[in-house]
Amino acid sequence: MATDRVEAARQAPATTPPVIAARDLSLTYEATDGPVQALSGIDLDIQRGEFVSLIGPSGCGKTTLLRVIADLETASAGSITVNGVSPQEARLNRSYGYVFQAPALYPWRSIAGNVGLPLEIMGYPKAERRERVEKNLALVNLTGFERKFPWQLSGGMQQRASIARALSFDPDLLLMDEPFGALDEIVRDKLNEQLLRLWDLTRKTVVFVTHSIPEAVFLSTRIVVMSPRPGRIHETIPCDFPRDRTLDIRETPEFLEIANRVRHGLREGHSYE
Ligand SMILES: Nc1ncnc2c1ncn2[C@@H]1O[C@H](COP(=O)(O)OP(=O)(O)OP(=O)(O)O)[C@@H](O)[C@H]1O
Repeated sequence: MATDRVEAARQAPATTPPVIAARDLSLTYEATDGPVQALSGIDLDIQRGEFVSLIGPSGCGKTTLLRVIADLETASAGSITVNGVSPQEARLNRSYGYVFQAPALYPWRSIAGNVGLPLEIMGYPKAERRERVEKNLALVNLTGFERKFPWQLSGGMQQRASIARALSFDPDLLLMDEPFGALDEIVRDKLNEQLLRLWDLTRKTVVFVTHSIPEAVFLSTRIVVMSPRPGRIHETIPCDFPRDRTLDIRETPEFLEIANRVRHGLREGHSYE
């Protein structure tokens, strides 16, 4: 059943338009000491319901690509659509939620107050705000922590609250920039499992930046291996594990084989320098 769904997602290209479609996308930053070409010739389609990880060495443009999708940066050349429209329109349509490496919660607001903040800004009525906050806190297993303050929660719990905040207005797309990078391995494993459950339950499309090969292989339906100077896509590797995978798959030969392909891709990508 779960494998059928992965298969269906893979076949989706023929029937549904991609959530993200980038064509020959480039971005050059004008830095004080000269131009930095952060992205070059990026061609990427991401289908509805996929979990795509961007992996690559520091400076290969992972965050920049995520920020272009989110309309936080503008491409210098090429084209990109998000949900079939420009990133700017997609932002105005509230098509995505963004999760940063640091939870970035306001310390003077309760957890419920933080999760409900986007809804306040968007003018949702109070009753609906409360309902959505409850629902999303339940999704990240934080029911009962509504009245706590961020500093009363562990790092992992804070990051779960920031995921609930990103989901509060029910965007189609979740953009995550190394959300678990600062957490210890055990907490990270747990959050990886929870994120997969959440993805399976909500059917969101996820674009996830990571430096970790096991994390990318465990979470993704597809892994985009990037290489630096200029940032480009070196290789895209499919990951066909069932959606309801558990951490045990990390011991399987299939898992190790994909991890090796990613490692190899990263090594090859480095040889561009
Ligand atoms: N605002 C900026 N101005 C100038 N250069 C920038 C800016 N932001 C990023 N860069 C440069 O663009 C390139 C890509 O950076 P980016 O942060 O996207 O890479 P990354 O793969 O996400 O790196 P990391 O894994 O370290 O977060 C790097 O060379 C970086 O120094």
